[in-house]
Amino acid sequence: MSTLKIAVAGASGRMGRMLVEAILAAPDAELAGALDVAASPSIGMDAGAFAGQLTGVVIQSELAAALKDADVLIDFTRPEGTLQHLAYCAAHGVRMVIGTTGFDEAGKAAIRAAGEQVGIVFAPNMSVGVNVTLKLLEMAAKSFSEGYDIEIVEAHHRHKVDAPSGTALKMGEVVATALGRELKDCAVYGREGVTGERDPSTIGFATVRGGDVVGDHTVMFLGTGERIEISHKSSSRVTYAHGALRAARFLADKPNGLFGMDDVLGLKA
Ligand SMILES: NC(=O)C1=CN([C@@H]2O[C@H](COP(=O)(O)OP(=O)(O)OC[C@H]3O[C@@H](n4cnc5c(N)ncnc54)[C@H](OP(=O)(O)O)[C@@H]3O)[C@@H](O)[C@H]2O)C=CC1
Ligand SMILES: O=C(O)C1=N[C@H](C(=O)O)C[C@H](O)C1
Repeated sequence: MSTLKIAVAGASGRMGRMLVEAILAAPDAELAGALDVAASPSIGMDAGAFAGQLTGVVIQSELAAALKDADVLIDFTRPEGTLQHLAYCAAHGVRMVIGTTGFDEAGKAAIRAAGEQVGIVFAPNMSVGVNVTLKLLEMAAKSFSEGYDIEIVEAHHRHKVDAPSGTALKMGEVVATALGRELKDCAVYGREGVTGERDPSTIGFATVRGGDVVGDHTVMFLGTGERIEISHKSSSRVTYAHGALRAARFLADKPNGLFGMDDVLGLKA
């Protein structure tokens, strides 16, 4: 078994710290580099310090230096940061696991294009539970295609900067596709004032932000006389970190191509 050399972007962030800890605990992985923004107070620190371990890997802002020994970069940062890292990784053959959410269409197109040069796993949620939930939603949407209104409610911690969450949007896409619709044509992002009666062809989204909620998602199918709710609730970020590590292992024999967690977890129909 060869050791997978993994660098982490946003190494001092909520997910970055969790990822460093997961890599240090994995017998088949080695922490090969740690990146953060130049202004971060973490620059110059040992990447394992947050986990109470000294690794000899210092958090730095210089991409080339941080990635010189890495096979793969795991990136949970912000779209603008991920896109900078992507350009470097595609040019230098460093595979990427991208967990960042909040990309616009141009950002997503850049990731698709980079997948022609280097192996990439890109998914808004890397937990096994959420990815199995997506399959349940596909089945449910087909069964509730007539007579049920569909609403998606998500809740996250007060620090989250994008809304709706990437996971909620993915859930909406899965449901819309199963119903033969395009999410962009049927999504309603919040309601206010005299909105009129509900259009049955729409998929509604509601966002809650507060406290330390790790990540809750519920899709409701609201019929006459009954309501079906499919929920996933995260109680720890460790599931995302373990999913990202699985994705990094999956990329070991993928020199190029763009993949999702359904590929990594073998959930494709
Ligand atoms: N796919 C999945 O399973 C999951 C995805 N996420 C997503 O991951 C992302 C990060 O979440 P989280 O860890 O909670 O966020 P944090 O804000 O805790 O961490 C983000 C890290 O990225 C750094 N950063 C900020 N801007 C840039 C930039 N322009 N370039 C490079 N690095 C930057 C931050 O540095 P500084 O603090 O100095 O600004 C910080 O270290 C979000 O998009 C979130 O939605 C989160 C959990 C699971
Ligand atoms: O920012 C977060 O915390 C999370 N972001 C992801 C998203 O936007 O879906 C995944 C998870 O819900 C946690």
